[in-house]
Amino acid sequence: MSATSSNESQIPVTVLTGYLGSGKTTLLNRILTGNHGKRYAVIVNEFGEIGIDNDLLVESDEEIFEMNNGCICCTVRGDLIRTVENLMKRKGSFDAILVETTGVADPAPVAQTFFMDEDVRQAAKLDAVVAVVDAKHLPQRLEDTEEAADQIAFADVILLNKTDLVSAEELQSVEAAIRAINPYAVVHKTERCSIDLSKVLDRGSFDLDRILSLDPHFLEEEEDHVCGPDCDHDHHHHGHDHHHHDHDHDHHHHHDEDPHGVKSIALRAGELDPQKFFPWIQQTTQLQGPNILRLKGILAFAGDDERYVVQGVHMIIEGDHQRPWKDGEKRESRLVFIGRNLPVDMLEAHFAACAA
Ligand SMILES: Nc1nc2c(ncn2[C@@H]2O[C@H](COP(=O)(O)OP(=O)(O)OP(=O)(O)O)[C@@H](O)[C@H]2O)c(=O)[nH]1
Repeated sequence: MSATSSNESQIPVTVLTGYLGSGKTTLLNRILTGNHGKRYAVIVNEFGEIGIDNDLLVESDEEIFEMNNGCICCTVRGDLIRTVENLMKRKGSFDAILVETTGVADPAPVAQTFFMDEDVRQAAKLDAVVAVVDAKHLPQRLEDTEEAADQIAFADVILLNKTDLVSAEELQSVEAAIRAINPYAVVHKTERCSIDLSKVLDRGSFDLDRILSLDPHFLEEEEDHVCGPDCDHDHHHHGHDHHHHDHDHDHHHHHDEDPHGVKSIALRAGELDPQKFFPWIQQTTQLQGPNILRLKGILAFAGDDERYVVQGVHMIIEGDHQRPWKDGEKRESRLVFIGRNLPVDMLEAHFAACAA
């Protein structure tokens, strides 16, 4: 991991994901016509041969760049990098970039591009992954695809959209399913993606930080989803309430794991020794990379005046000093993994062993 220094001139990038028909174009149109005083360059990836989405977008001053080479996963490393590089030649004509991924795309390669390519990293910074979810159809999508769960696992912000199409009970159940996959994302319920855009754009990249500052016990409560017999948690948060009417197989025996195999682990420690932490995290992401959908952390290194932030997607991880520790702020390290088949005990033990 190479530590890039934070750079004011890095353009924030919002990656928009969501399954086919969930409402991404609807959200994009709101962003393009919204009164937020920002100019967005939009990168739209088309699935198939003709650019239909582009025609559905309303006219706006913002510029739309289309990548027409089929699935974004396959071409992302070349095309997206080239598109962003071309955009950068016209730096100054826009304030932020939006990337809309195709409905079935795995969001990982898109997010990875903003960690991996050195030139892109210099110029642009992943601000947030925003997922639009169809409240009506999510339960089915979770049954028949892995991508639907992955998109949720990746997201920093989730719009639980099409609330008008479901009952209050169904909505609660869908929200619980989302929480079970990703307890850390901020979830907003919307109809036609109607939302205050400041909740979606320019998040300042790290919603984990925001969540922790709002509720310092958030991680403790959600830790590992294990509810013991004496559990008095608000199960509403956990996604373990048993409203899966649509599901014909039995999910609720697996309290330590979401039915789709996606699980989150929150680790906590005091000050860390960077000499121990960096080799370990490198090795872990190499070994567990395919299973790690998302990784985020705020770390306190012994003798370091600044908070260190890491985030990653599969094998690719990026770290950066964020800001000085404040007076009276507890110098604590927190690391969250969201992924499949993660070796919880090993990760816990090895993270603890990184203590200074
Ligand atoms: N009832 C209802 N319909 C919605 C809502 N949001 C979007 N739609 C409709 O759902 C359809 C799909 O919305 P889009 O915004 O095109 O979805 P998308 O995610 O861009 O779709 P793809 O480009 O196919 O991936 C459109 O007909 C929208 O008008 C909502 O909250 N409620």
